[in-house]
Amino acid sequence: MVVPSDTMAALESLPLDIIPTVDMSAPAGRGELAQRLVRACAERGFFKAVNHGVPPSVSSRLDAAAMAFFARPARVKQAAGPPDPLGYGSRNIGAHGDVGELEYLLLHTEPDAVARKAKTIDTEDPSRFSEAVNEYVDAVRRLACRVLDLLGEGLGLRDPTSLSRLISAVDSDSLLRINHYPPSRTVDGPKSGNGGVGGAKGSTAIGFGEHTDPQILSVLRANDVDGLQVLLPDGHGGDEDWVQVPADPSAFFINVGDLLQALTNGRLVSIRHRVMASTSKPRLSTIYFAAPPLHAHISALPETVTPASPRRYRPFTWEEYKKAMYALRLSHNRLDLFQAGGDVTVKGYDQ
Ligand SMILES: C=C1C[C@]23C[C@@]1(O)CC[C@H]2[C@@]12CC[C@H](O)[C@@](C)(C(=O)O1)[C@H]2[C@@H]3C(=O)O
Ligand SMILES: O=C(O)CCC(=O)C(=O)O
Ligand SMILES: [Fe+2]
Repeated sequence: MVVPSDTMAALESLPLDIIPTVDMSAPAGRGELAQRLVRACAERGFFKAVNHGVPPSVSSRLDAAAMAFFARPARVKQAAGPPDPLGYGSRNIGAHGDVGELEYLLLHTEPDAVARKAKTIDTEDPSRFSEAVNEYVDAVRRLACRVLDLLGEGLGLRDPTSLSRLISAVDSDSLLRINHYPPSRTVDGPKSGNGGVGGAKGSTAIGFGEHTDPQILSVLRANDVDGLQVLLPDGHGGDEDWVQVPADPSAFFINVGDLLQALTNGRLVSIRHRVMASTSKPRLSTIYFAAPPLHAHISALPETVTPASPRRYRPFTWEEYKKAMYALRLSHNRLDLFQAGGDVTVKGYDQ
């Protein structure tokens, strides 16, 4: 779909909201929607999707199943762990000492893998849990594919479906993560060791430390508890600031992952984000990490490489990228290791 150049210019001259909100029902037409998505993903790396078409009943069914699990005694939950990296985890994120004020379930989205894990998550009725997950994954995958097709169109790709085909392949390596942040303890002194800031009553601690998501696209939904923050340029040409993303349980927050930054040669940006633990109410968030198959080759799409914008990253497979990511801490800037012409070595990771 081609958008007239005067419409494009008018769109681009409008200031972009700090947190761009995109109406996925396309009230102004598909071409404009595609341009809005490209602009949000290029300038912010994320956006809030409203009128997204995912039925609220699908989300609330999964939330209920997840909350029933998190309400169970610790020893019961631990039977679904430890995270290897999939499964139930508490406080520890990854294998390199990152900790946060949360517990979580990390699942591969392939239905057989969900069914196997469900046996330890809902011992009474595993299919109750796996059906809720499968239904949710189908709905968010469709949303992610729509976003990627629109981005493909907005970027002017010769094959605009090439991005969505990466995540809809049967052997896609997509994950679903359900994070539960219990109400934080209010403390009189500084919190021990995990980034607690200040010591006054009502202080906040790191719920999930800063990072970028490694995959192609992340589709996040949370309950009505704030906590998600994104790192954005301060707008005065200087530093970057952490910006609070106000909670909206009816919306999805969609962010660009490292692979999409690499596929678009840096045109779309993988945004750093984190979660600060709330003081009073529990936060429940669910993130679908849309990934390609392990063997997928990731290299900049030809339309994004020009003399003015030469290739920024060397080609790699998702398997290779995953290996590097698991060898590193949460906050590491992994894409740096894959710069074209780069020669960086990481302890524990042989390229
Ligand atoms: C510390 C780590 C946890 C993580 C794997 C890693 O070694 C580095 C990337 C982390 C991250 C961040 C986004 C997602 O929550 C996640 C599932 C992912 O794909 O990459 C986690 C990994 C994890 O928790 O296993
Ligand atoms: O729990 C959240 O809201 C976000 C967590 C996150 O960024 C992640 O799991 O990758
Ligand atoms: Fe994340």
